[in-house]
Amino acid sequence: MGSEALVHVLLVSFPGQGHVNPLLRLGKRLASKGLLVTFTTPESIGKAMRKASNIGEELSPVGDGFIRFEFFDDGWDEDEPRRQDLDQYLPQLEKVGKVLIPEMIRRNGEQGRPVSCLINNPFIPWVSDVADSLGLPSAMLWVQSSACFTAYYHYYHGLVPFPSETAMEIDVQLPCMPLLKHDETPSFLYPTTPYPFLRRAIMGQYKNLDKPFCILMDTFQELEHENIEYMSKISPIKTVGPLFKNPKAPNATVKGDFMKADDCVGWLDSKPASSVVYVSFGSVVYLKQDQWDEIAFGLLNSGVNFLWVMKPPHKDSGYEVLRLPEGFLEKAGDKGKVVQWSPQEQVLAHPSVACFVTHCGWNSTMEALTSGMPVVAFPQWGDQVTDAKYLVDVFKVGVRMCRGEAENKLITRDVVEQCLREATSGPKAEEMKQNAMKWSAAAEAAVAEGGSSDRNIQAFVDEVKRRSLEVLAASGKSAANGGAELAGKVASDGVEELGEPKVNGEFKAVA
Ligand SMILES: O=c1ccn([C@@H]2O[C@H](COP(=O)(O)OP(=O)(O)O)[C@@H](O)[C@H]2O)c(=O)[nH]1
Ligand SMILES: O=C(O[C@@H]1O[C@H](CO)[C@@H](O)[C@H](O)[C@H]1O)c1ccc(O)c(O)c1
Repeated sequence: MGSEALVHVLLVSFPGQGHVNPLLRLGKRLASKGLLVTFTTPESIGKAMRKASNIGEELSPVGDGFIRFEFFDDGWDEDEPRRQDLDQYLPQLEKVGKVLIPEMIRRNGEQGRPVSCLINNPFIPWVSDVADSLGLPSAMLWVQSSACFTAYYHYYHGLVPFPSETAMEIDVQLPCMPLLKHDETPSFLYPTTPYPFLRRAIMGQYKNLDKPFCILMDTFQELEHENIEYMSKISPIKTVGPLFKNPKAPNATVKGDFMKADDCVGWLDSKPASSVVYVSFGSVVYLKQDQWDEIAFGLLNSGVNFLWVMKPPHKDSGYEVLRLPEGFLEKAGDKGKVVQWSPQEQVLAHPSVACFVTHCGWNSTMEALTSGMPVVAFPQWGDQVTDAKYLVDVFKVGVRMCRGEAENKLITRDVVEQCLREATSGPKAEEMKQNAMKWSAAAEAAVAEGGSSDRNIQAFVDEVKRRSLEVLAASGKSAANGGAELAGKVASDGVEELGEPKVNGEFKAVA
């Protein structure tokens, strides 16, 4: 079947690696279930993605559907430094996006690909306004844990007290969550956060939360069971994770990396099973030079093999270029490999890797859990401090190396060494590995056909198809422009007659 007959969904992404990855993965999932998916983000990132990830103009088949890319111009010069300042960049994206996304939708309609639904990730909540103004349904992909969603929700609505200027060190009790110490709550909510613009960005999403008909989440029912059950009574959430697993299209090669991954799999192949520590702090976190030095010496002193990602900072980020201690690479010899960017999914799945020293971004957290990989938690800010709490105390797959940037504490080489030893050998390491393997099995089951996430994604696809008929009817499409063909396709797929979402996120059947 040609792509013209498929229901078409437009995915609009904030241009950050930790946002593009889960939204693109969702896109592949939706495509594998028979939708046509267009993925868009600003051209500044599109350029990097095309170069690093082999993205072209053509349509890529994924399972029963297709995915394609279109990028939009954010209206700034190629080397505009203000892109690094979200307080300036987010309003710019909103200003141009509100004009260019409707134009993109119109163009697609004219080319026989009418768009039936928009999906965004956080930081760009105006996408739902665009959808509303065009009479299109919209959904949002929440790219963090359900626990963090809950924390932000309760903060936004003032439902429980959070650390404040007058009571900075209070514990926070949120429904169906463990008691969080003040520094385990998402740190953008601290009154002292150096990133108030990220709090504003997230709160902007909550302000618009009544617009999307569904909030998809890259987590799974079995992982955050009680919390998800609680939140789905007050918000239309649907868990669809872990999105990086796509059993229907396991070989789909479409990727959204901004940097080409260095080759390190051959090096990993040469190492014994469970002998390598993988160290990566994601795409945004940069540590200070003195902390970097302590990690370097901790790695050397522990005697483990290690693969360490040392990404170069963006030229306008204001971060200093980190250096390795003198003679570090010589001393490490073949025991260590330092790369600028790694193929992380492959690394975490590699039998030579024993544990992952991570900043606990939610993507890294889900990838580690799903790969059965114990972690050493080195969170810095935002959701990372909450994810670290869960990895260590709830999921029980990690040892804690630090409590976050707000602690302002240098983690010494001795502590680094001790944590690495604890995570790689002895009874604690064994126990964490077993727990990680259990989460991995649960994650696989959630995305397998008929699993909790698979059912939710199927229900979402069915709902999008149902709504697409309403959209076509409202826009007066006829057989001549594809409407009947589309309607026929949906009917022949036996899509359930579904009504408005209930408050608990289930779709109730139309009588
Ligand atoms: O060397 C690296 C480092 C990170 N990643 C990917 O980049 C994403 C980082 O997202 P996360 O939420 O963990 O952290 P962020 O970069 O957003 O802080 C994850 O999907 C990782 O697999 C990667 O492919 N190679
Ligand atoms: O991508 C950015 O932040 C990361 O987002 C992940 C998903 O929400 C999260 O799990 C992780 O901890 C974050 O590091 C990001 C933040 C700030 C910024 O200026 C960006 O350009 C991207």
